Amino acid sequence: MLDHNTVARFEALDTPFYYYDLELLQKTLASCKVASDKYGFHVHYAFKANFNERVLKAIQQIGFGADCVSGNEVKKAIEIGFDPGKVVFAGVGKSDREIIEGLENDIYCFNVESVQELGIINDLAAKRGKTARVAIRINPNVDAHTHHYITTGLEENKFGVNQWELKTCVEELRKSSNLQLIGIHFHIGSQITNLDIFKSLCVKANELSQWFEEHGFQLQILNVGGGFGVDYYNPDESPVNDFESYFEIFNKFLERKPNQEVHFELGRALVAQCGNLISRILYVKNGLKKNFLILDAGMTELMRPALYQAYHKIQNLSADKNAETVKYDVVGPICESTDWLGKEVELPLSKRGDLVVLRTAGAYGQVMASGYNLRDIVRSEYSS
Ligand SMILES: Cc1ncc(COP(=O)(O)O)c(C=O)c1O
Ligand SMILES: N[C@@H](CCCC[NH3+])C(=O)O
Repeated sequence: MLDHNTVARFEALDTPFYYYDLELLQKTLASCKVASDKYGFHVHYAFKANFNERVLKAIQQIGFGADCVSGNEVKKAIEIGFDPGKVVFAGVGKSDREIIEGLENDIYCFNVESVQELGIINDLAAKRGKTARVAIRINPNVDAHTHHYITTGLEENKFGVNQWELKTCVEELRKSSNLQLIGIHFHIGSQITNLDIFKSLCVKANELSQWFEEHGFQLQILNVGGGFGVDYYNPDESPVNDFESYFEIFNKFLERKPNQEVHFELGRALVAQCGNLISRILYVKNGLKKNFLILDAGMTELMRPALYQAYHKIQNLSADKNAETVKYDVVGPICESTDWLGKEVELPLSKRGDLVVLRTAGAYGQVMASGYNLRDIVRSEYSS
């Protein structure tokens, strides 16, 4: 919570930094756990959203699995204490070294994204006398209606196996004695706020799971990925997602055979709201056309606005709330014109030294930070 005491604590700290509200994280995780348990659903946390160790530890302790997209994420999951039997590994470009990492750790499943990858995993498993469990990631050609940079389930996207290649996939699986097909996997995109889109995914998943049954494969799992979006505009009104409604959609529309498990890979919905980027105003520049607040944080700390024109709510934590308001372009110190964090943001009259917060920054924030311009990599602070 960004209450008076917390802000007073920030005053004494060097900026910028990410501030994690661990109580809110706990509340979010508990709410997701209760809602998923209600239907016997399994949640794997998408590591790519945030791999801060305290965040990961909380997620591991609640009992979720890990959805990884690199060998290092697999390694990290095991180090943090995630059960290898709950680790899945996706990604269009798994290197041999990364596949071996997964095999040696006996992870639960490789989410395979091409026919060629099936052959490579089979060979690497055979050399080690192992059988790899695999799920085929299928490109369902379902439009997620989100920003086109974070859409993944359309035919023009690089992700997954296209439906017209499934026959070849099945032939490859039949001749691969070191692979065991355990399921099918989908992920149509991120920041999806219209739940009807997940209904369309269910319809497609039902059709494709039926197709595999007809071709003689009994699927143990249906993995429907992640993508559940958060409210960037009203973080205080919606600090915790409505997980109940989300899971209910799948319970209602996804056809499950007896004993078939349903897996989810949530990232953003679990960690976005608990993270905030705290920064200070370095300079106030008043121009003829624009007023700029130049912060000590920029695209190197939070890349989402520069990369996807993403919105993050910006608040001045130091200014008098009743002061007259001014419209500012909030920018960073980096030598790039795309280095902005908010445009035409209405804020109370602001001055050098004021603390500023960028809300809903817990997902795809700190993990995408860089050292461009030889900047320090942004650090973390915690509520407790
Ligand atoms: C395969 C896969 N699973 C899960 C996720 C997590 O997505 P989100 O953070 O939107 O829940 C992603 C990221 O978009 C992904 O690519
Ligand atoms: N990084 C993106 C989400 C990509 C999800 C990974 N497929 C974002 O900030 O919204």
